[in-house]
Amino acid sequence: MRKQIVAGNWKMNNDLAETQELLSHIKMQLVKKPEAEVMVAPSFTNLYSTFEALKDTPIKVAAQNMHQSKSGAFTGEISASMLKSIGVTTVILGHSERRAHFHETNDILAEKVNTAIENDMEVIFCFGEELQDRKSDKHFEVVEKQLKESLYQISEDAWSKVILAYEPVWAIGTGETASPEQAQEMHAFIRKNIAENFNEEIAENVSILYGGSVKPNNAKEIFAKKDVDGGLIGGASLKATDFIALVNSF
Ligand SMILES: O=C(CO)COP(=O)(O)O
Repeated sequence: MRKQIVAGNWKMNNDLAETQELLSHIKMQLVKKPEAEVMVAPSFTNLYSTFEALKDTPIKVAAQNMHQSKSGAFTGEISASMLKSIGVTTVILGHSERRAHFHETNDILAEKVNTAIENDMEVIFCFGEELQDRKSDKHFEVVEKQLKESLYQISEDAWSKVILAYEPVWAIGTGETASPEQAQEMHAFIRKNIAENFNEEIAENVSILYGGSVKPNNAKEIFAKKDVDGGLIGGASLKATDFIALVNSF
């Protein structure tokens, strides 16, 4: 059985004090053991304190990015071993904001994925089409290319370390969500594509999250779809009550 997951991507929000406050509210409100796996991804400066604060909870901590090289002259970058040294073993890769603002190509992302897998890290791999792709009916093609060029080089064994996050760019931070049917249609396409390129078992076991304007008022309907295994949440993960409502949306 594949896992259901709710992950909060906090992006470049919250300083140390704000992070501590959000964490204490989340911990206070998480009164029952969640059915889904819960994760939060704070900024690099707040990773260690978040990891420490959540040690006695079921909530996992993920990084929002990582460099593909082992170490060296890459000013401003963070390596896999640095993350692991503070206990963080999950990393988000390929977010559309990294692709758009920091020029992360499918090739660079393939390297990042490989580095994460070599380091035995779990990867939340993000991908999704832009508005013009959907308008010109190219969304399946674009998504398939993103998966093929950055992810399908991994071994069958490595899939146990992969979580997928389908995030249509036109739905991120815009208030416009993919309809539950649009999400289901794409998730089913992805699962079929994985079955064709790998095998049925891998396709069935990989969790595919939806991301893009998921809120407490639309989550239940989206998460109820057969091939949607939870969400990668931006805006709504910054408010403890909303985030906990999402965690309890299954
Ligand atoms: O980018 C996202 C999560 O990674 C989604 O962001 P929003 O939930 O703010 O649309």
